[in-house]
Amino acid sequence: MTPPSWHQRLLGGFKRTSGRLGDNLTGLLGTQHLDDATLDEIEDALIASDLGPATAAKVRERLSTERYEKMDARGVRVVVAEEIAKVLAPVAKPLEIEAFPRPQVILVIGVNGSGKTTTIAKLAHLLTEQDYSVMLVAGDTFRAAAIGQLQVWADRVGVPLISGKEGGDAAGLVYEGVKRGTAEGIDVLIVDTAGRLQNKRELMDELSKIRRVLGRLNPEAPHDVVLVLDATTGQNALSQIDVFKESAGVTGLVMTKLDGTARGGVLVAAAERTGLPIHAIGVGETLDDFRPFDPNEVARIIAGVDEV
Ligand SMILES: Nc1nc2c(ncn2[C@@H]2O[C@H](COP(=O)(O)OP(=O)(O)OP(=O)(O)O)[C@@H](O)[C@H]2O)c(=O)[nH]1
Repeated sequence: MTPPSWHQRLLGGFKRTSGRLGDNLTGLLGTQHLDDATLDEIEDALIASDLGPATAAKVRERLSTERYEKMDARGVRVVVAEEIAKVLAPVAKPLEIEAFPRPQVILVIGVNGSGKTTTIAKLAHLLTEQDYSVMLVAGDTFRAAAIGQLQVWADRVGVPLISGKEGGDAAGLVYEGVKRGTAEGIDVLIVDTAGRLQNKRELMDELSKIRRVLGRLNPEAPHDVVLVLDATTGQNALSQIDVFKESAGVTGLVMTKLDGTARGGVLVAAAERTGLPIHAIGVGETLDDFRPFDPNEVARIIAGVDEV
């Protein structure tokens, strides 16, 4: 059996959002005039699908100002897709590897369970496929299992991992990683960080210690601070952005688990709310289930344009 294509994976990942949106819209459209009450309901349906209030309001405004007397389901979905694409297009930006001197240092942050470890492996795989040399640093030293898990992925991808003991000093490992990465001419150093710190203060202290150590070796580092978000957590993912943006200087996002039970609309809400680059999305547990995304393709899928 051939594995599902990227497009099919995306269709699955956004099913919950596009399905709910479809159900909500179907009852409203058809012969009905797009009067104010119907427009209100369409706006509510969009918000209920996690799309974010600003996008919902823009769709409403367009439907009303363009004075559609009556509109079929497809016409409304096309407008929804166009507005979603406008929000996604400016943030759909793959990570660029451009740092000189090498290595480019990418800190990966996020709460435990968000898919951080898997994302690091997927990113390493994507970059090695583009012929970059990659080294990983097991900076989440809080759990032995986390270190072991990253080792399994590093072996699978075929990249070296710098790791230490459980409870060890993450900043020290990062220092060792940059030293070794520089000596070995590595292009990209991807650093895992702890997600299970007690509070914001502790998180900030840990990350600023890593930053200080990095800064001593290369004032430009870290070049990227990538926050990993779990799409199944819906609005909770949005509040994590606020916390990490303030405490960790996030430069970009990756959204994982946009398959199965994902609330895919949250991708649009995250883009709308932060304007931060979204470097890639994850749609499954294997190395290939991870890529930058095409805003138009994702917008049409969410709006269900090709399904009616
Ligand atoms: N369906 C699906 N599952 C994913 C995806 N990314 C990660 N997972 C799964 O989510 C779970 C948590 O992923 P990890 O990568 O271990 O997450 P973590 O943030 O490193 O969490 P800890 O290991 O607890 O620190 C694992 O079972 C992964 O297989 C994805 O894109 N889709």
